[in-house]
Amino acid sequence: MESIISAFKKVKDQTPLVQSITNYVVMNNTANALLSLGASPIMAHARSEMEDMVSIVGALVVNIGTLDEYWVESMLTAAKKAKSLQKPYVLDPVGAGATTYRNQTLTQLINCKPDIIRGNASEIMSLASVNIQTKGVDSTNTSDEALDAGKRLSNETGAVVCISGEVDYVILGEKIGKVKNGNPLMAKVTGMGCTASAIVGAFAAVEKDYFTATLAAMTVMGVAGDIAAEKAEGPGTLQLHFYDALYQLTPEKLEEKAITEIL
Ligand SMILES: Nc1ncnc2c1ncn2[C@@H]1O[C@H](COP(=O)(O)OP(=O)(O)OP(=O)(O)O)[C@@H](O)[C@H]1O
Ligand SMILES: Cc1ncsc1CCO
Ligand SMILES: [Mg+2]
Repeated sequence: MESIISAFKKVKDQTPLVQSITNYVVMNNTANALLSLGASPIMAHARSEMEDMVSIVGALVVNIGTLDEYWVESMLTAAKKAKSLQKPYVLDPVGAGATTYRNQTLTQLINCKPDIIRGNASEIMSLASVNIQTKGVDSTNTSDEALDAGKRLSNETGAVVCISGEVDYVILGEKIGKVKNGNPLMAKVTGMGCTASAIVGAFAAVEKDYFTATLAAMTVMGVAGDIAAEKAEGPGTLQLHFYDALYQLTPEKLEEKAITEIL
């Protein structure tokens, strides 16, 4: 818990700049969530500025939600640059398993060695070559069902793997963290997972232990989701209260509400 609180304070103190190459659906949600947390967002995908942009940011988050050929080139350029500068590269494999194009693109992006991969259970199972046809961007599996796949994916790639859902798992080799915070209403707001990945990017920008950074980010997500759900009447107000909860979150409140453990 101490290291989670310490990472949270570092985000607040350092206002890390997080670059997202993300989908059209969530650009606004994601940018607002980073601002509420105390980080600074920049959405950018033009090929001509990729190398310059990655040079000035604290972390790169690549999200394939609404990918196309032009964007994929930018994603690969940015990922390679981030690795060459030893900056954290976070991958959100939105819709993995839904189409051949997504799978082929993910193979290329994984070859660039992401430091952290955060997806829902179906996406992680698909990446670990469990033979499932995913339905789209929403999970049809539980994180418990994906745990073995997550371990395999982490071993194969060397990345920290985060499986989100009713419980979130954070895996690095033999190490497994579990976050029980969060509320089912979160899955009724589009892009909460994309937001989680962006927040993981903010933590990885300030905390070089990426396992701790990811566990801290998912704890913050879950706690903010819990606080928001206490006030929300449905998905619309959940989204708004979620920003406010992130904005008002203190180290004390985080410690009081976190249900995070190392297995
Ligand atoms: N049933 C649930 N109970 C508690 N928390 C949940 C539940 N479902 C999702 N969450 C939380 O919502 C956030 C998003 O996780 P989710 O698995 O829904 O991502 P996702 O499917 O990638 O979302 P999207 O693709 O819409 O961005 C995580 O912080 C997760 O802990
Ligand atoms: C709905 C949707 N479609 C592509 S990306 C996205 C946002 C949630 O992943
Ligand atoms: Mg997702």
